[in-house]
Amino acid sequence: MRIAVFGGSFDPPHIAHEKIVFEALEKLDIDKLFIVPTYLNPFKADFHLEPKSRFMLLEKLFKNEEKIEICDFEIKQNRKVPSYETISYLKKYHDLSKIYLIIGSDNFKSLEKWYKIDLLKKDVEFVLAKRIGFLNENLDSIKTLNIDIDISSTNLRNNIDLKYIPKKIQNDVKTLFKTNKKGN
Ligand SMILES: Nc1ncnc2c1ncn2[C@@H]1O[C@H](COP(=O)(O)OP(=O)(O)OP(=O)(O)O)[C@@H](O)[C@H]1O
Ligand SMILES: O=C(O)c1ccc[n+]([C@@H]2O[C@H](COP(=O)([O-])O)[C@@H](O)[C@H]2O)c1
Repeated sequence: MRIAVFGGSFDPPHIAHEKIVFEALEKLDIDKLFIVPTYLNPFKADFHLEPKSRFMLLEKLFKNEEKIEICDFEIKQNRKVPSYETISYLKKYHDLSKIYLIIGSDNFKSLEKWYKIDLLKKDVEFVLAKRIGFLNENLDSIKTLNIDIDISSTNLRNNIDLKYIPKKIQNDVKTLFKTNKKGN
């Protein structure tokens, strides 16, 4: 099976995430796309929406997409999980002939600091989602997805603007932001 893996905090999911997913389905020759919400990114200190809420939002958003599976491996660990571990888990349970790992341009520059990056590079081919405001050099040999939507979850946590939230989950995000008690 040929797969792509798209990991992220999705705190909350927004329209650029949705575009990355549909571009990947269109451009990559894959049988399945695993979307993997983090419990907590290894380089981040905290989350805003609970992992279970972010998982539920992704399930709702991509419910009718046959090739998409929302993977709960990381959120079930209740700790920071490096991508190398997630890829090892997927390899253990599936017969995989190709693994693309999708990351945005902002993460690309910190890649050398990722856990067991040399081993991870042997397992996966990175696909870069080009992000406005982040320039990357020497991309000749790397597959890219053009996203061109200038939005981040940080912006939305600071100032929720529902036009950047996919329609299917707007009401849920609105409610979660109102009832979320952490307030960060
Ligand atoms: N607007 C965007 N264009 C291209 N890639 C993006 C965009 N937003 C997010 N990504 C990529 O999608 C993946 C998941 O993103 P993430 O959930 O961290 O969203 P974010 O908007 O970057 O959140 P935050 O502001 O909290 O860091 C990351 O690899 C990120 O680089
Ligand atoms: O493996 C690592 O060391 C590592 C370090 C930083 C980030 N990541 C992964 O990068 C993905 C994008 O994270 P984020 O928070 O920018 O959405 C997510 O799957 C993280 O687990 C992975």
